[in-house]
Formats: sequence, structure tokens, C-alpha cells
Amino acid sequence: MPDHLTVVEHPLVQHKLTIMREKETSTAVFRQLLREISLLLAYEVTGDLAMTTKVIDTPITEMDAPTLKGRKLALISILRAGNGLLDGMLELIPSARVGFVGLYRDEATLEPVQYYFKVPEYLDERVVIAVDPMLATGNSSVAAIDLLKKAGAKDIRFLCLLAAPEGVARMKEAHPDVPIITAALDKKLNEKGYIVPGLGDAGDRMFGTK
Ligand SMILES: O=P(O)(O)OC[C@H]1O[C@H](OP(=O)(O)OP(=O)(O)O)[C@H](O)[C@@H]1O
Ligand SMILES: O=c1cc[nH]c(=O)[nH]1
Ligand SMILES: [Mg+2]
Repeated sequence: MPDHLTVVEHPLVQHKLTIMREKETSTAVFRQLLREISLLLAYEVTGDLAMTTKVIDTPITEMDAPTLKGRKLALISILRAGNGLLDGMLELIPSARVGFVGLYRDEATLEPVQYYFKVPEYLDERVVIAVDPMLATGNSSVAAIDLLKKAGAKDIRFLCLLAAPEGVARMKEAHPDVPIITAALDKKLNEKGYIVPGLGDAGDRMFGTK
């Protein structure tokens, strides 16, 4: 993953994202679309995984066939909204190992508050994909990646749905080695730290809270 920021321009991703942004879209539709988009984003974020070959027997003959190299991927969901991306990704990569980083943003300070951390073993030997639909100030993702690096992760990617320029800059400064894959780079943050134009609060829209 050479570029620090990749925006996935695929027409299906963009079409589905537009429906998710609309304020009248229901919780059920929002959740379903996030699941569908996450399949397409999972395809993109895994496009450069290391490969090897193994000898297999087809019904016709023996062949040296391509297969993924190394340990199983680790998917890390940044709770709680990260679970919306995680579900779809697991459909495409069912053998992935899964970890959780529990963080919520303090609404007054916009600083992340940690409440949970559990990740797979041998993190240092895996490609680690951290998922969270929203990259706003970047405080949550920077904190989550700090924790993952402390736990040994070396090859980390960050997958989101919407990114703000402020969050991308913060991530680049704190974790220049972590590429960001997103469906859209929006304009800015508002005074409350929400992405503009954005889609509102991803966790609330996904789970029907608030
Ligand atoms: O880049 P930041 O400014 O840190 O904002 C982004 C974070 O905010 C949202 O989570 P939230 O705190 O609302 O928690 P939730 O997932 O439990 O809803 C979102 O899912 C990110 O984790
Ligand atoms: O716009 C935003 C910013 C942070 N978290 C969200 O869910 N939405
Ligand atoms: Mg969160």
C-alpha cells in the first residue's frame, strides 16, 4: 500500500454512500448498505496482500497454484461503529482473526476514552486492518493505532467510510506508515467535530441510538 490515502471511487461504493448520507435513510437500510460497502472496501484494502504458491491436484492435473502468504489477517474493529464494517469484511475474509478496541469520543473534549482492548496473538506477524467508519479529528484512530503498535502490530492499514482532511493530516503526522483507505474525503469538520457534509453519527445511525 504505497499511498497514504486511497479514495475508493468505485461507482457502487459512491452510489451506496450517497444513500447512507441521506438523513431520511432508515437504520435498517443504513446498516445493510454499510455491510455491502464493506465488501467492496475489503476487496480494495486486500489488493496487495503477499502471495505464495502451493502444489495442488486439480481433477485434471497437478499445478502450482497461488495462495495467500503468512498468518491469517487481523481485523480490528474500533467499537462501536467499527462493527458495521467488520461484519461485511468477515464475509469476504471469514478466516480472519478479530480484535476489538473500545473507544468513545468525549463530546466536550473530542478526546477518546478507552474502555476495552482485546486483540489476536502474533499481531507482529499479521497484516492488521483497523476499521472504523469515521475518521474525524483522528484522535480515536491515532489512539487505536498507538495501542495496536504497543501490542506488536507492524503492518497496519486503516479502513474507513468517511475521512475529514483534519483527521487524515493527524494520522499522517502520528502514523505515516499506516495507509488510509476511505470511500470519501469530505470537506471539513464543524465546530462540534462532525464531518461535513458527512452522514451524522455513524454509531447512532447504525444502531438506532440517540
Ligand atoms: O476522529 P475522531 O474525532 O476521534 O472521531 C471518530 C470517532 O467517533 C465515532 O465514534 P464514537 O466516539 O461516536 O463512538 P461509537 O462508535 O461508540 O458511536 C467514530 O466511530 C470514531 O470512532
Ligand atoms: O461526523 C462524525 C464524526 C465522528 N463520529 C461520527 O460518527 N460522525
Ligand atoms: Mg467509535
